[in-house]
Formats: sequence, C-alpha cells, structure tokens
Amino acid sequence: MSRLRWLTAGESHGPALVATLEGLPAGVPVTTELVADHLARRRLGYGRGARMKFERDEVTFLGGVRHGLSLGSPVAVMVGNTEWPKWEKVMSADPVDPAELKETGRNAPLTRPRPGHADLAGMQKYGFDEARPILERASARETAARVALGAVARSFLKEAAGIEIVSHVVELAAAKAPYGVYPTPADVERLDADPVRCLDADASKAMVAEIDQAHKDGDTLGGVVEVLAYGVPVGLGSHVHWDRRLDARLAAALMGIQAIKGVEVGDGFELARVPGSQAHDEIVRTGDGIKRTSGRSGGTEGGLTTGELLRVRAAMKPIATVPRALATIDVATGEVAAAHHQRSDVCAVPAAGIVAEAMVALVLADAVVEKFGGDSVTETRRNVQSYLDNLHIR
Ligand SMILES: Cc1cc2nc3c(=O)[nH]c(=O)nc-3n(C[C@H](O)[C@H](O)[C@H](O)COP(=O)(O)O)c2cc1C
Ligand SMILES: C=C(O[C@@H]1CC(C(=O)O)=C[C@@H](OP(=O)(O)O)[C@H]1O)C(=O)O
Repeated sequence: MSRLRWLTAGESHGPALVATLEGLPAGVPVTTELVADHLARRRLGYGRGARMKFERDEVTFLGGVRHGLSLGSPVAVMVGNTEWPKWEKVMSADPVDPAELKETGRNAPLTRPRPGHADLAGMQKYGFDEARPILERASARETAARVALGAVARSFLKEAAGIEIVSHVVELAAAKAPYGVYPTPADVERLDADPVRCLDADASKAMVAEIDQAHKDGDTLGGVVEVLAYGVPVGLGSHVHWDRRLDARLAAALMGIQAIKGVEVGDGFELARVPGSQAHDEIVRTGDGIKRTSGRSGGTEGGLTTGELLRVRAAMKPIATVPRALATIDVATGEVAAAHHQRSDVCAVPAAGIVAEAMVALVLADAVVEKFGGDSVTETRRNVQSYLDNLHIR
C-alpha cells in the first residue's frame, strides 16, 4: 500500500517555511510559478491584516522537480519569509548577545498569553516563560507550506484522474450564501476576484459589511468554507477500517488547519435534523450509467467515495487576537492583564478556503496513490482508466 507522506517545518518569523512530499509519482507538471500562483490566492481576501500586504512568498524548489516535472523523488519546497531581516536576531537559531537582542526592540517577553491561541497551554506544556517559542509555530503562517504542497498534489490529481478542486465561502459570521449553489472549476477566476471568495453578489456584499463592522468594533470574525472536488472516481478510501475511511481522513486534515473547529461531510449536521427519507441520495439509472438524485452525502458512503461530487465544509472560529484585547493574566506577575495584540487579521475565512483546498488535495492525492499506485503519473492514469473501464457494475 503505497502512500503519500508530507511534513512542514518553520516558524512564522523564521527565515523560511519548508515542506516535503514523499511518494509523488514522476512526470507531474510542477513549476515555481504554479506554486506561487496558489500562494498568491492564499494571501487574498478582505479582512486580512497588514502583513499580507507587505510580505511576499518566495518559492524555491530544493528537490524532486526538474525542468517542470516531478522526478519521483521527495519534493522539497521552501517558502521564504521576506519579513526575516527584521527578525534575524529575535529568531536566530544560534545564541545572540542580549544587548543586540534588546536593540531590535522586538524581544520583549510575551508574558500575557492570548486566549484562543496555543500560547498558555503551550508554555505550560513545553516549559517556556513566554509565548514567543509557542506562537511562532502555532501561527497560521505555516499554512503557506501546506498550500505549496497542495499545489503539487492538485497537479497530480488533474493529470492522473482529472480531479479538480474548488472552494468558496458559504458563511461569514451572520452572512450566508444561498444553499446548494456549487461553483465549478470554470468559476474559480470569478471567485478569486471576489473580496470574500463568494459567488453570490448579495451574500458577498453582506460578508464585506460584516467585516467592516467588526473592524470598526475592534472585533474579529469566523465563517464556513466549502470545498468541492470534481471528477473523483468511485472507491477511494474504504469501509473496512476506521482509519481508511476517506471521510475520516478528510475530517482530520481539515480539522488540522489552525482555527477550524468543525467539519461537515455533505449536509453534515443538517442530516441529523431530517428523517431518513430526506437524508440519503437515491440511486437511479440514467443514459450515462448509475447516478444519484441528490448530493446530500457529499460524495462518500461508508468511508468510500461514490463517484459523485465530493463536498466538505469547515467552520473557522473568529481570529483569536482580538484588537479589543481579551482578558488574560501576566504570567510573570500573576496580575490581571489585557492579552498581547500588535496586528492581526480581522477575518481570514477566504484564505482558510484556499488552505482547505490544499488539505483536500493532499488527502485525495494520498488516496489516489494508495489505490492506483504508479511510479509515473502516466502509469497512475493508465491504472485509473483501466479500473474505471472494468468496473463490473456501471
Ligand atoms: C489563514 C489563517 C490566518 C490566520 N490569521 C490569524 C491572525 O492574523 N491572527 C490570529 O490571531 N489568528 C489567526 N489565525 C488563527 C490562529 O492561528 C488560530 O486561532 C490559532 O492557531 C488557535 O486556533 P486553534 O485552537 O484552532 O489551533 C489564522 C488562521 C488561518 C487558517
Ligand atoms: C503570516 C501569515 O498569517 C499570520 C497568521 C497569524 C496567526 O496568529 O495565525 C498572525 C499574523 O501574523 P503576525 O502575528 O506576524 O502579524 C498573520 O499575518 C500568513 O498567513 O502568511
């Protein structure tokens, strides 16, 4: 059972993030530009903070790719933090003279842990007296590394199986997009051009208004993103064991994104509120073969993909660094205090959608490699085609 493995490393204000992807077949089209384009999509979205404007993501492949194609060897990609020169001393791997550190003006100990972040529990668990060593890695800056790998994974999916992934924002605080409107790959340009990555013009306006109001109030917002995968073949994942279920793997991957607090597959929680006669997707025969009359299951049954549209949702909590700072204690003095706040996003839901696309791409790429194998993407494609051509029930 061949599987993809991936890892990221790097701190928010370190020199760079790095990511590796092992198990990718050879011959997948991959370029620096492809990755940079997806990283640029992650920086979009109304409500993001100052850092998104002045920092650039610098992409360098360190291994696994030659002349625009994957080699079958581990892919290693680096995303440089252009903020690094300002943090070189504060985040230096080697010891730094305390006087030099003081000169940076950036090294005051962060002793007022921010509620909603890993700060306090991380300090307690890892034995630090201040939050910097925790928040640097807990920061969602790390999602840039995942999006870089996601760009590679989605190129593999398209080439091997014709799978394409789209996401959109369906809820932002109280503003909601109409239910049941699913953007297709043809809508991606329009989505990326919308300030909140929502197709419905009225809902988009309402979402922008929510962010403007939160900004005025010194507050922050969350929301819900939906990821759709088109062209997923029947039979990825399996019913035979809990950790092989594709729905479980998708849920874990989405839950692993910073600030995601809930995941739904298909209609998810809504299914618990309706009778069985209105909860499932009936099977019919059409001119094109076997189809479903609805898409409530989100394209998985029993942990297996059904061959229908794959649809998952992720709920993001509001940004935890609230400008009107939340109450905390100063761990140095034990006194009541206001949590640290320098700058922050008001809302990062549109960006979370791009990260969710990357996680879905990695999970699906893993499942495709697992089921179809192949040392080259041509071999994987042949295996996918042969499987589909030979399905005994069609
Ligand atoms: C794309 C993205 C951007 C984020 N930007 C911020 C931010 O600017 N400020 C902040 O406090 N939290 C931000 N977060 C969320 C924090 O990283 C998150 O609240 C923190 O990791 C704790 O959440 P958890 O308990 O779910 O891990 C962002 C999350 C994502 C996915
Ligand atoms: C840098 C990114 O997001 C950051 C995620 C983040 C957090 O606490 O998660 C806090 C902010 O960083 P800083 O504290 O340096 O202003 C965001 O800008 C990024 O997405 O590239």
